Amino acid sequence: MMPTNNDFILAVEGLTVSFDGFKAVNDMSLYLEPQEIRVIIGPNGAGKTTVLDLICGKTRATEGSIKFKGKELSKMSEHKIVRAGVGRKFQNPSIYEDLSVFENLEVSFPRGRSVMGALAFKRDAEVINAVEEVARTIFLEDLLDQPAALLSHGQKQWLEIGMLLIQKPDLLMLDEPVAGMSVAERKKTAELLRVITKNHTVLVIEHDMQFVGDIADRVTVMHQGKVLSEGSLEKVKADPKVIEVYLGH
Ligand SMILES: Nc1ncnc2c1ncn2[C@@H]1O[C@H](COP(=O)(O)OP(=O)(O)OP(=O)(O)O)[C@@H](O)[C@H]1O
Repeated sequence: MMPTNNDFILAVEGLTVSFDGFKAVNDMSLYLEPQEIRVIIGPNGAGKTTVLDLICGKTRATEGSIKFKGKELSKMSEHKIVRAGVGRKFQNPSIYEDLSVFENLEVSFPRGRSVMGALAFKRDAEVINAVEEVARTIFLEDLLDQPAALLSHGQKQWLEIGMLLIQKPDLLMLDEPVAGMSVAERKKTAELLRVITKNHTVLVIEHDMQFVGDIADRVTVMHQGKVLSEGSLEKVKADPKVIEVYLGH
């Protein structure tokens, strides 16, 4: 049976954004299945970051649709998109340096709207459990009291992923998550993403092909705002169109 849009957690169709007539993203389509790790690759300026900006509502599409769990995101505000279950991590960590690892995770926990005082104790236990669970996932369970400023670059990146995870998004978008990381940290990040994907769909922009090979279920190659090729890393690497774009003439 042909898949319908309902089989996809995210269905992007005909997505276009024009900046003063320049189409940074041009009639792009992208379909993600629940629990897959998709990696977008492509040369500088291909439009990769702009696609993530469009999905999270930071940039408004000129044309096209972005359906997430059946809801149209392209007209929604950024905070509503977050509430709908889309988490986005930017390239530079935006953690609170002066707060501890625990506190950084705690402030990211989505608070209930109007919870009665009587429930406060229960909520605290819920927060503590959630913080500890996420801290284990991001390899920081022994550093909960450490100020974030003292973490390594890689640990800060993990903490920021944790700050997204504690909000339980269905879709997690990461822009070059291993940039500046050591080889050991890259390996652990690949491990982390494979654990995360048991409950989340993950969309990653990445240049490091070793890392792409470690994590990707499928790869989407972008060039000049469009999808140039799509499939397994082996398949797209062997695609003459991709070779041409990467190696020039
Ligand atoms: N707000 C904007 N106004 C005008 N042009 C923009 C804007 N945002 C992006 N662009 C242009 O759109 C093109 C695509 O940019 P984008 O950052 O999405 O590429 P990318 O594939 O993420 O590149 P890189 O790998 O270098 O991060 C670039 O030519 C960029 O200069």
